Amino acid sequence: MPQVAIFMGSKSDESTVRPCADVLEKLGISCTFTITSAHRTPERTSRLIKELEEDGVQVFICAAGLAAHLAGAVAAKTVRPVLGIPISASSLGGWDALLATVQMPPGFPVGTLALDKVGARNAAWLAAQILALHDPELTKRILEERRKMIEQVEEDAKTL
Ligand SMILES: Nc1c(C(=O)O)ncn1[C@@H]1O[C@H](COP(=O)(O)O)[C@@H](O)[C@H]1O
Repeated sequence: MPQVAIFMGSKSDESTVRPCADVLEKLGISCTFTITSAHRTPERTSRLIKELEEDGVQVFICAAGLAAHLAGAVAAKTVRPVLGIPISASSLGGWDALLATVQMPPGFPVGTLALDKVGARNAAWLAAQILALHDPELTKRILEERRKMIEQVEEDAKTL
């Protein structure tokens, strides 16, 4: 059963969002990764939220570019945490998606991460930290991955 759902607004977002699924996989967190759009497929989006909540999904991650309403539309339909990844898919360089994702009205928050692949990776880390609140084994895995990153910095520093 998936613990995390990753929604992206279009197939064209896939390569940017894929690192989110990769980080979740590395941490041993089951996820479902799919395409749905608040604009193009509003009924599918609503249905997926309902079905995935019933399946036990704890955190929703939504990635979209342009007028990125997907995360906000999901936040309107669930009280489980919603994390947003703005995608730079226009000549505005992602400012459109960033502002659309971050500027939610009070009471309906979207935890907004950085743009593009960095945000995709950090959405997974943050989802993991949320799940780890009630999962000591996952806490250990996160700390182990952090230890590897610390070691890598120290190794890299030696090569300079
Ligand atoms: N922002 C949204 C939503 C939504 O918010 O519901 N649905 C699709 N999109 C975005 O439109 C961009 C262009 O999509 P296409 O490449 O399919 O034309 C994508 O970055 C997608 O996330």
